[in-house]
Amino acid sequence: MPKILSVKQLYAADTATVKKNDISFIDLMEHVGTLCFQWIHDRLQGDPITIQIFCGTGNNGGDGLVIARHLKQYGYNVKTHIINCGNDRSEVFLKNYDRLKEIGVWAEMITCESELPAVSENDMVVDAIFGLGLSRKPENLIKKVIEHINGSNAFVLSIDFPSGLYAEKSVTDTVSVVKAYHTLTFQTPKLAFLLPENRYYTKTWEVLDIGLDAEYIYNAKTDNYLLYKQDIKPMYRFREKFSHKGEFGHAVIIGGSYGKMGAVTLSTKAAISIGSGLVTAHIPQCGYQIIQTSVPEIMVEVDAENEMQKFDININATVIGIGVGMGTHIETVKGFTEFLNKNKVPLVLDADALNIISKNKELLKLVPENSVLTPHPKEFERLVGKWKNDYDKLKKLRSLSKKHKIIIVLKGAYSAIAHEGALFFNSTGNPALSTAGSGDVLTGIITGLIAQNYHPFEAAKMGVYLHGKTSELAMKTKVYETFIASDIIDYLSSAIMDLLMKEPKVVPQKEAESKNDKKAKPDEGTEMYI
Ligand SMILES: NC(=O)C1=CN([C@@H]2O[C@H](COP(=O)(O)OP(=O)(O)OC[C@H]3O[C@@H](n4cnc5c(N)ncnc54)[C@H](OP(=O)(O)O)[C@@H]3O)[C@@H](O)[C@H]2O)[C@@H](O)CC1
Ligand SMILES: [K+]
Repeated sequence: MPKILSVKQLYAADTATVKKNDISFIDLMEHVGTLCFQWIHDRLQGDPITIQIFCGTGNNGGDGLVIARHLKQYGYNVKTHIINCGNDRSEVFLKNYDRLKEIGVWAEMITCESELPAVSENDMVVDAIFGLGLSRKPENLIKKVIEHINGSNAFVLSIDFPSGLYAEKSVTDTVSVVKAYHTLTFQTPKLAFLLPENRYYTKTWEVLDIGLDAEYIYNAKTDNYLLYKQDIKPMYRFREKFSHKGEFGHAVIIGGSYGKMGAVTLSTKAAISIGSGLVTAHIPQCGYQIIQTSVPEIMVEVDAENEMQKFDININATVIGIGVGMGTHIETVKGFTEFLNKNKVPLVLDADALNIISKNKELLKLVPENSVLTPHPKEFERLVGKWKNDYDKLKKLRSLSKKHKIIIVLKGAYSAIAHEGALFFNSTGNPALSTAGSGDVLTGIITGLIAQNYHPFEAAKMGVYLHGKTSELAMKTKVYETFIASDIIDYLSSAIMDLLMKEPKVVPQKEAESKNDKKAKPDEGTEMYI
């Protein structure tokens, strides 16, 4: 599972690599810079645009100088600038400065504002000012350089980090951070990239495997992970030939109120669509016909006329998803409180169930261990109060989940799943999911997975992953705006198929060409799945 390592661990990985792998730091930097050069070269293919490389005087700047040298040697139109960041220059920065000189290139020093080079919007900027070593907010000349880059409208590629962005704490001066278009970050994902407060500093990013010591990374302890397909796929359980619906549990969804029956409809439909053996909706009477007609595959139990009051469930439920569209009517609050006092079944709590708990936090003590809470940020704020910044928010998330031994899915662009003090960030999804009912569907998916005996932690991770994946797969025929919550359910099959599909074999370009440009295809038939 991709670990998100701390700055300290990354420097230690660096040292371990040099120590154990018989490679000098200058060679490691050469390797890293070459990978970045290759990334650029693969995309530009010799394009004669101007590439302006801005270097600091630490090792991030050293990476920039390696990139500059390789680009120059491949005939690119490169302008290299060094920003005077003080008297310290790292040893490998200086070595690479000399290597650049050896091929006849003198990097321009920027020592004052009047020396800022003109940058056109047609240029490409490589930002190699600061990386892991940023120790304070950029000021004076460096801030001016960053503002100059940001004002240029050029395509900005940041090396390791957008300069000015801290790896593990909040930015204090939002204008002294490079606004990258893309960032090539080294070895592991960085926590900073997953936080909404840093949304403007890099539109996209990717991890370059720079070959840091695998043993160190394997043994490194962390509480932050980014979930990819390879982490979810092994959880999937194939159905046996003789299996029957009784083996796949009974999910109950409690919720709905007059005018909000759509939420339960979506939740129950998602629960049955993800494979729950049986699904029952426990709803107010006003929604009876609506839900029976909309989701004929499920059963229905009714409560009071227009909102939930009695919570009198007559089913042997495997799991109960509760709260969607439920409202916070005084009788609902009363009934819900009594329900929590009696209930022993694992829960998935969403929407109004969370809103009611927010007003009486003592209720959290009644939530069974390993239940799943699925708040969006506003609901989470109601539960834990305001946070100072996104790092503080994550701290609150870990601590609430740990304190009550529950799993919390904090929804967002990188939904964070908190379990036993650790955070697991989801990597799938896009803004199409910002649509009404999207959360109701997620509640149904997680509930339906728990019904099938997936551990609630597994169900949360797999549910969030698949939910996100549907939005990616749908973009072949839809756009963000036209994607609606029902589409998530419609695309669940595709998301599961995608999960099980073997990755196409990557054929090196030369080999592919020699085979008459045949593209690598996924294996066919039963071999398609593993
Ligand atoms: N990890 C790896 O495995 C590998 C890492 N590699 C690369 O190394 C990068 C890390 O390099 P790094 O440690 O030299 O730090 P870097 O970001 O260049 O800056 C440090 C310099 O900037 C200065 N400085 C800081 N803030 C400042 C400010 N606001 N205003 C002014 N000055 C400021 C700071 O000064 P000081 O704080 O000491 O006063 C120091 O002089 C990493 O991101 C990656 O690109 C790869 O090449 C190889 C594998
Ligand atoms: K940088």
